[in-house]
Amino acid sequence: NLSYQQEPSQYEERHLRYIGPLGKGNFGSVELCRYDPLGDNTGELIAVKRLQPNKQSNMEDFQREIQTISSLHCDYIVKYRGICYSMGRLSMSLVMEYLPYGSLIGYLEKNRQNVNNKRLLLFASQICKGMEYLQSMRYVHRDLAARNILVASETLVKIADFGLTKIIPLDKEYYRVTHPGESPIFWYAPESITESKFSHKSDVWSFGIVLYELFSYCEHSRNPKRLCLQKIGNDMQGPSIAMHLVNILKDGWRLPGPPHCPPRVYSMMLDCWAYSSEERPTFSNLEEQIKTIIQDDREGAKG
Ligand SMILES: CCS(=O)(=O)N1CC(CC#N)(n2cc(-c3nc(Nc4ccc(C(=O)OC(C)(C)C)cc4)nc4[nH]ccc34)cn2)C1
Repeated sequence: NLSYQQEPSQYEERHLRYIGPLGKGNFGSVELCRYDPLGDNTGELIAVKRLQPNKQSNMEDFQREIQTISSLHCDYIVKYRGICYSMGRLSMSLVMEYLPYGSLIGYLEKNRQNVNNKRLLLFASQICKGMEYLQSMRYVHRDLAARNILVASETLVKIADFGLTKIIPLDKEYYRVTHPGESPIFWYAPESITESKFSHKSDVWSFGIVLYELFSYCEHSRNPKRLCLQKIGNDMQGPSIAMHLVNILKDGWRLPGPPHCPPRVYSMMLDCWAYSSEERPTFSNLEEQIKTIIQDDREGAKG
C-alpha cells in the first residue's frame, strides 16, 4: 500500500464516487465526487467536469480547456488534478481540486454581513494577481465574471473555468474569435462586441465588471445584465441589444457606483471601462492601486 496518498493524474472511473452537482454551464457540468480507491470513504473530494454528452459541445474545445488549466500553476487559479477516462463512453473528464465554499456569487450573497471592504479588496487583488499570471502566459480568459470565481476559504478566491480561454498568437496583441457563440456581452469590452477582438485589455474591462460585482455583493438587483437592459429598454430584441449596448457605452453611460463603494474603487472601475482599450490600466497597475488603497485604509483605521 502507498505510505502516502499519491495524487494520481490518471483517475480510474471505477473508484469515482458521485456525490452531487456543483455547477452547470452551456456545454459542461461540474460534479462533486470522492476518489476512493481504498473503498473506505477515506479518499479525497474532487471536482469533476464532464462534457454534456448530447450537446453540440465539441471534444476539441474541452481538450484545449484541459491543456490550458493543466499548464497553469498559480495560488489564485483553481488547481488541475488530472483526467479520468471513462472507456464505456469513450469520453474523458477533467479532475480539479474541490473548493468547498463554492462560487463567489453565492458566497457574497450569503455572507454579506461579515464581508467588509478590506476583504473585498483582498479578493480583488487575488483575482488581479491570477489575471497577471494568466497574461504572463499569453492567455486571455474571455469570461472573467464573478460566476467564474470560486471561494477556497474565507480569505482566498480563485479564477476558474477556462472554457473560453485562448492563447494570443506571438505576432499579435489580440485574439479574434470567429464564432462568438452565446457570449456574456454585458461583461464584454466594446471592441469584443463590435469586432470579436479579445486581448489583455478586454480582460481588464471584464475585471472592472468583477470589481463592480464584488462591491455590489453580487446583489441580483444590481446585476450588470439587468442594469444594462434597463438602460437600453427591455423592449429590444435580438442582435440590436449588442449594438444598443455599444451605443450607450460610446455615449459615456457606465454601470453606477454600488452603494457605499469607496470612490477610489469606483474610479478604478471607470478606468477599466475606458472606451479605448489603450487607455485602460494593466493588471499590474490595478494591483498597485489596490495595494495602495488597502494600505491607506489600514493607516486610516490606525489614525
Ligand atoms: C461553465 C461551465 S461548467 O459547468 O464547467 N462550470 C460551472 C462552473 C463555474 C465556475 N467557476 N463551476 C465550477 C464549480 C466548482 N465548484 C467547486 N465547489 C463548490 C462548492 C460548493 C458549491 C455550492 O453551491 O455549495 C452550496 C452548499 C450550494 C453553497 C458549489 C461549488 N469546486 C470546484 N473546483 C473546480 C470547479 C469547481 C462549480 N461550478 C464551471
